[in-house]
Amino acid sequence: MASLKLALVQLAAGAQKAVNLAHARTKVLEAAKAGANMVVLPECFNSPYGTQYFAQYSEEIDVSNPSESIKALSEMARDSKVYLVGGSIPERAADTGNLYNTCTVWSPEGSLIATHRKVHLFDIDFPGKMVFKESEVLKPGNKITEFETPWGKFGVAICYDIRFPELAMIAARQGCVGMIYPGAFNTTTGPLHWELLLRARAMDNQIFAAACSPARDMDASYHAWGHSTIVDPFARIIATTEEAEDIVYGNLELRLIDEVRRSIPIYTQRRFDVYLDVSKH
Ligand SMILES: O=C(O)CCC(=O)C(=O)O
Repeated sequence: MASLKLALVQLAAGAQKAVNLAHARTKVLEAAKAGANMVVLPECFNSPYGTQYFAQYSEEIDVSNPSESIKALSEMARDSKVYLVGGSIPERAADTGNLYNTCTVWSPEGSLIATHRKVHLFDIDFPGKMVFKESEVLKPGNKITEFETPWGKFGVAICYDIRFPELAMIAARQGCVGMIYPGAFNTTTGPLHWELLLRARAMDNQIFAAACSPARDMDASYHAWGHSTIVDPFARIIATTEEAEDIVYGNLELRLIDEVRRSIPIYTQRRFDVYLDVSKH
C-alpha cells in the first residue's frame, strides 16, 4: 500500500467524560468520512489533563468486560473502519490498583491490538513557569509498543516519551515506518520543543512522526499547546494547525522512507563498532 491517510483529531475536551467520548466519536467518524485510514486522539482525551484528575477518571482496560471508554473506543474504530490510536486514558490496573497513563490502539474491526503505558512520566520543575509531577500519582510503563498495519509497523508512545530518542530509534530499527505520539505539551514547553522534537525523531530515524494534542482550553488548569503535527521522513512538516479544535490530515507516502535513506544513507552508516546499537540491548 503506497500511502496512508492519517488524521490527528485535536479534540476539545471538558470535565464530562460521556460528552468527551461522544464528541471524540463524532470527530473520528468525520475523519473516516474524509478518507482517513488511521485516526489519532490526544493524550487524556476523555478527561481534563492534570494529576488531580487521574484517579477520578481512571478505568480498567478489560475488553471482556469493557468500561465506558474502552467500549466507546472499540465501537469508534469498528464503526469508522479505521486504525484508531485512542489517545490515552487514565488506567487503573486490575491486579495492583496502580494508575497509568495508557494508550490503546484498535483495529478497523474494533479489536484491541496494542496497549502502551507511558514509559517516561512527566515530572518537571520549570522555575517561575510550571511544576508538574505525574509520578506523584502514576506508575510508568516498561516496554516499547508497536502495532502492525497494512502500511507497515508503527511505534506508539505518549507525550514526554518523545523526549527520549532511544525509544523511537529502537522502534525504527525494529522496522517501524512511523512514530505516533498522543501528547499534551503546554504553553511553556510547546513553543520551545514540540515541533523540534517531532522533526528530530523523524530526521534521526528517517521515518514519519506525528503528535496529536488536545485543543487549548484557557478555562482549564492545564493549557495545552495544540499544534498537532505530521512530519515526513525528510523531517518536513506535512500538516499542522494552531491551538483550536481541528482535524489535521496528511498523506504518508511510504516511498519517502527509501528515498531519504538512499539520498542521505545515515540509516546504514551507523558505527556500531564505536557505540552500542540500542535496539539490541
Ligand atoms: O515534555 C514536555 O514538555 C511536555 C510533556 C507533557 O506534557 C506530558 O508528558 O504530558
